[in-house]
Amino acid sequence: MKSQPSEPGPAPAAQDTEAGGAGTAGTPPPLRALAEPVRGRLALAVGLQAVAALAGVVPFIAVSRIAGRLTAGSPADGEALWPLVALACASGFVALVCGTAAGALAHLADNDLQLALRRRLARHIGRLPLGRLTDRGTSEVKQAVQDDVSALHTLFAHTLLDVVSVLTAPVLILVYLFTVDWRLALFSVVPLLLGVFLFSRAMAGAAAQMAEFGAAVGRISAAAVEFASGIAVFKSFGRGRKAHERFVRATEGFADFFSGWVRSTLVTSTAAILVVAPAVVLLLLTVMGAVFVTQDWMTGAELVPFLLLGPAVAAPMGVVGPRIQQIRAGQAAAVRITELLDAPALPEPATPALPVGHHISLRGVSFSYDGHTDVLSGVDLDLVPGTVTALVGPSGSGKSTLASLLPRFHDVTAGTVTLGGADLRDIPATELYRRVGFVLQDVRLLRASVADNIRLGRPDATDEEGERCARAARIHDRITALPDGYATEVGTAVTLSGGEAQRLSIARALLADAPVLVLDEATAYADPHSEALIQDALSALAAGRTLLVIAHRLSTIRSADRIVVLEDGRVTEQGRHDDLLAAGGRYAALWEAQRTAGPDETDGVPHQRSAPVGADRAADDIREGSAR
Ligand SMILES: Nc1ncnc2c1ncn2[C@@H]1O[C@H](COP(=O)(O)OP(=O)(O)OP(=O)(O)O)[C@@H](O)[C@H]1O
Repeated sequence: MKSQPSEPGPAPAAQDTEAGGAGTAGTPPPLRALAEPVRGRLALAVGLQAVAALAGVVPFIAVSRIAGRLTAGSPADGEALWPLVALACASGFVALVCGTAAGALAHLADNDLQLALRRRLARHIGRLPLGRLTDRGTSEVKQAVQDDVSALHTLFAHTLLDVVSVLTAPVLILVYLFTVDWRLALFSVVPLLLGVFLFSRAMAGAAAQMAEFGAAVGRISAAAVEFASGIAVFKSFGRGRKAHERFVRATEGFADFFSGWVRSTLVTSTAAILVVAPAVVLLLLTVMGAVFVTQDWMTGAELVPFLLLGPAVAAPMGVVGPRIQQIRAGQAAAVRITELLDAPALPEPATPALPVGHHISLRGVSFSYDGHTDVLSGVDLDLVPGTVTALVGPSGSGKSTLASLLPRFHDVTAGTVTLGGADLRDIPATELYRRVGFVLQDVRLLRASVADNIRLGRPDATDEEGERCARAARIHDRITALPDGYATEVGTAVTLSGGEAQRLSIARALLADAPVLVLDEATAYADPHSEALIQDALSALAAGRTLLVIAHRLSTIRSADRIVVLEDGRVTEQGRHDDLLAAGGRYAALWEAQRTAGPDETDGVPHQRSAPVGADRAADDIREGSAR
């Protein structure tokens, strides 16, 4: 994650214990599997980068040989030096060309990979059950489509080539140094070996530390989200300081853990960084070289390549930590992307069936979120075309869950839901969504013009049709008051209130004209004027449709054709308002409780409009197209 602080020195270079490191037997690791389409080009880029890294060493070898000849005491011989100069220039040119080509190739391959991955993700997410997306929110999708694909970019377009350079160049340098003087070459290897030893000491236990690091960062993220989303509530109760307490605790916890980690690895990691530092290696080789030269074990000319090239043998160890961290981040990203791509899509029917009519029937329906506890049990219910059915019941009784089965946010665990005689699972998704619409409390508007937002359900609708629905949804006057009327961009040029957004979504549903509608009745908009407008709009929506309403205020569904009482996921009562009151059962108790809770719950004018039941003036508007 971009916002993560970086880890101390070499500690992240832990053994990879995540699933990204290795696939299960027979399946390639997620990273390799995702990169498969561009593997050829990446391999070519790696090859070119290796050539570039090797060719990049040659000018230094040539320069050291030139310097060697110049310091050997013999007069400069242009004839002997020019081939070395030419070799240095040519190999420098090859290094430049190959390095540039490798970078370009890796970026092009990565670009194609990003495009293909984002397309695959978008296609797959579009086929996921809506319930999965609403359960996990949008953060999972954003993380995969944006952050994780970007982490793969860093890995394939940058880290991969860096690692090739870091591993290749020192090998050629060492081979050359051994040909010059194997004894001093051995001293060049000492800092490298010492660095590897100290780095691995510093990394001991890093896997567990990394797990804690991830968990600590996760706690900060969760606390930050809670802080941002809950601050208004805390402030409104005069407890603004309380809002950030958990966030502060999480950051303090992270700081404690992080400083503890840094302290425990400080000595070893600092020693590791020191022994591979070019200045330290140069000092060592200068001292040892001086001994070798003064003892006549080698000439001064032979010392030159060691001073020029020796520090480059161990130096790459210093950048190993961040590179390993990038590889780990890429592996973790690949695991998350693969998990999302592997999430089961909404199964498309093998033998599609088309509904005949719009009668909805639930038979023996049970549903469980976790596979253990039934949230709905043995529900039998009929929604007769053209009628309004209201779901009521205590909080947590399963109303939203039951309603969510109709637009297939989830599939039933047992039993069947049929529309027009066809099992919902056999109806192709596009056909289902043409017939079943939903208006939820949590309205989502697109960052697009008001007109396009309304036209979402029927993009080919004319401006007049959109406007007629906006009038019926009691939002037309507000739209015309916007800076650009129907062309005003929602979310940038203007932000609509909750009630206005709800009416806009009702206009959208009116235009989409699905014969079956699931409606989560709004409770949030207490302003009587806005409430009255919403109820008018809902009445228009109810006219002539099969409606399933999740009712929060019983006063609004008194004239529903059928009221269904849910308790603990079971239907315990159903019937009309008067009959249920007369029966004196659970509904009567709920009614009494709401009636005594406050006059506005049952007696207030807005709530007495009996919306969304029946066709009223607003419904007439839409039917006749008589714009007011
Ligand atoms: N996505 C989910 N994952 C797991 N459990 C869930 C999920 N959504 C709801 N539940 C559980 O299912 C049960 C029924 O919840 P549901 O939201 O359907 O009730 P409800 O009657 O609509 O409640 P309310 O009136 O408060 O909205 C509750 O116990 C709830 O905790």
